[in-house]
Amino acid sequence: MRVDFDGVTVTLGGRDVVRDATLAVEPGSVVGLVGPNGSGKSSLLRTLYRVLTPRLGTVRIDGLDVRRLTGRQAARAVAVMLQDPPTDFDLSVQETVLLGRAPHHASFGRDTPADLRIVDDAMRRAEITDLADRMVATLSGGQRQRVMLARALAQESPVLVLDEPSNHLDISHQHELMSTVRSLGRTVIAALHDLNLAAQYCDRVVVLAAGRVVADGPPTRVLTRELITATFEVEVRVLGDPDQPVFAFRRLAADGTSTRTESHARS
Ligand SMILES: Nc1ncnc2c1ncn2[C@@H]1O[C@H](COP(=O)(O)OP(=O)(O)OP(=O)(O)O)[C@@H](O)[C@H]1O
Repeated sequence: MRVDFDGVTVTLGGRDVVRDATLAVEPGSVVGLVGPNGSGKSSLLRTLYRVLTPRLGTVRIDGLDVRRLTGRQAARAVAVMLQDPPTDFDLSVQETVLLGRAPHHASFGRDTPADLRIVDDAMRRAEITDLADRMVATLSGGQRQRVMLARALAQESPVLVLDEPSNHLDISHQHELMSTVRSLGRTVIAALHDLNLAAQYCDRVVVLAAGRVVADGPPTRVLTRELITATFEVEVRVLGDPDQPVFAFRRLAADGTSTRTESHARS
């Protein structure tokens, strides 16, 4: 499914936190949204899964305004994996992943053998099969995040929204997550802080700054040293092949010069 944000402005607390954002996401492509804290990534994504309504502009899925979809149509079309998975689930891992099947059921419909197969497969892909009977509330942050991935996979929606999906995951599971979502062939829009993950796994990277789209294109064209420095106020070294860049970052001092202490940012 294709997703279009067309001139989207979101106003919160009297301030435009997303400004006139236009973005077309082709079916089956993986698009990374990057930008500094508070640049509007989550707010833009929330208009797609209808937690926020734009003050101006339209969000469409396959040409249909998302505001015109029924709740069930929206849940079948879009699955969401959030950065801070809920901790108050009084459910087991398997029961939680089964919730992903709810949009496919008639009201009060029962889980079918096909649902259970899909849930098993989703848990296997998210590497949580051994946690199936654990209560979600007892899991670590990263394990919980993988449960939310499995639930989103079980939902089998053509569009997948990930909002900083990897913040609790160890490095191996970060790569596993991105490689899994890439392999699905679904339309994926992911807000990412890790520019190395964005460069490696996204077909396109969209940069937001102060609510505006300031760059949009293939990672190697968008994630230039100049853009990264201007947007994130860090000095960057680009390592590796030009086709598969790996970024290392160094903090800029207040006067714009580089500092001595280098921090790692490879993944
Ligand atoms: N309910 C709200 N009321 C007022 N302002 C809000 C509200 N929610 C978010 N904001 C503000 O909107 C701006 C954009 O926030 P948003 O969460 O979309 O940014 P983000 O790019 O996802 O940030 P981060 O990288 O920190 O997750 C921020 O300045 C934030 O403080």
